Amino acid sequence: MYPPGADTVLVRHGDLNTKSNTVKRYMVDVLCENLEALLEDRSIPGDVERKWNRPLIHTTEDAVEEATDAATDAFGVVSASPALTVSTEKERILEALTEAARECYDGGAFAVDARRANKDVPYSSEDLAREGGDAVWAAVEDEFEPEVDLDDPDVTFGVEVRDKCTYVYLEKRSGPGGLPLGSQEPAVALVSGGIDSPVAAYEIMKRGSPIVPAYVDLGDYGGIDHEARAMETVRLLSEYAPNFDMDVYRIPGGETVDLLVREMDKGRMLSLRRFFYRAAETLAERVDAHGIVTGEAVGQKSSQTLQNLGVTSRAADLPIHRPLLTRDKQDIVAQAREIGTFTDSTIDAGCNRVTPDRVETNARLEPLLEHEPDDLLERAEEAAKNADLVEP
Ligand SMILES: Nc1ncnc2c1ncn2[C@@H]1O[C@H](COP(=O)(O)OP(=O)(O)OP(=O)(O)O)[C@@H](O)[C@H]1O
Repeated sequence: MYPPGADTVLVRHGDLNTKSNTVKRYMVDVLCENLEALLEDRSIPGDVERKWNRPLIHTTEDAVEEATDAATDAFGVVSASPALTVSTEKERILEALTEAARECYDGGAFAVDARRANKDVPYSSEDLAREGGDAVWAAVEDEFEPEVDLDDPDVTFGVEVRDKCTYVYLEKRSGPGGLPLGSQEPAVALVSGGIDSPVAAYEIMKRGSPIVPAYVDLGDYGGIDHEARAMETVRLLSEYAPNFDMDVYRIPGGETVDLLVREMDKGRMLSLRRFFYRAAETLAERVDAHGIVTGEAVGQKSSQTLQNLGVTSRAADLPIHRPLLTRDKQDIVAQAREIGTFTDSTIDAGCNRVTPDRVETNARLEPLLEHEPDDLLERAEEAAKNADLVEP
């Protein structure tokens, strides 16, 4: 919902405000580059004005809806509002509120939220809120009985008076928050095409880290459908990051999985995890990434008991980040739906097929090392060196 004639998007960020001015300036620049890339990728007309405190997108009335959606897909954005731009003259602001009320307010309670960054104008925020409220009231009172509710309104008329102009808006659409993508160092994200790992990758991207996606080809235990699903989820994630390279490193793991299935029983899944982590670490060294990201959560699978995570994590020196560590499955599924990576296809492939009948939930390192192939970690390093790049 936006006032007639709205052709600007106000973009608000959050965590950037906790930074020093120098860091904040840098991060706002990164954010603006990402906004430009999102607009270009989606063929949305618009220019990003690099206001250092609050960026703006100047677009057209026809494209303001899409431009707002694009802004709320940018990491670092807390909210965005499609807005009408008018002068700082009070009469003009009241006219805009009148028009907006006639067009968009058709019942329920309303409030006017007026702010004034420009202290030179001859009215206060309180004046504006009061007179703006009167204007809204007068605009609709012939149609229905308006109601004011400053605490929990159905419609909020936002007014922001800046140095040279005023923005009038009706909606604050939520963005992901976090930090602009590219403002932190990259991490290798182990992506399997299941529900969890794409959400974990999204979460680390949300904190500003670009991902280097890695998929371990499980040979006969994976298959074309499994790989295709992993690639598709990375492609979906790349829509949030059109100016970042999201080609997937496909790490050959088929022979090692065959070997583990032949030679190991109980601890097989744990050694497979160790293979994943060491391969991801080797890849990280190759591409200058500084962490490994997985979709694991405490207790979600037998390989993910706290004890097992503790044992398997020792296959890598690099930190293994698990953004979903404490999250419930329902909550992860809801987020996957929201960000568009959810898939309800239930192909019987991937790690599930490698799982033995009897699983290990309380692993200890020494016995595991005794049972697993001596060259497991060398195999992982070799596999990472032989990984090929696939466009998702
Ligand atoms: N074939 C694979 N390639 C890359 N990473 C993988 C692969 N299989 C599993 N992983 C990583 O290990 C984590 C735990 O594996 P798990 O068996 O729970 O995966 P899944 O259930 O197939 O997929 P997801 O965790 O994405 O729902 C995944 O979240 C992912 O980070």
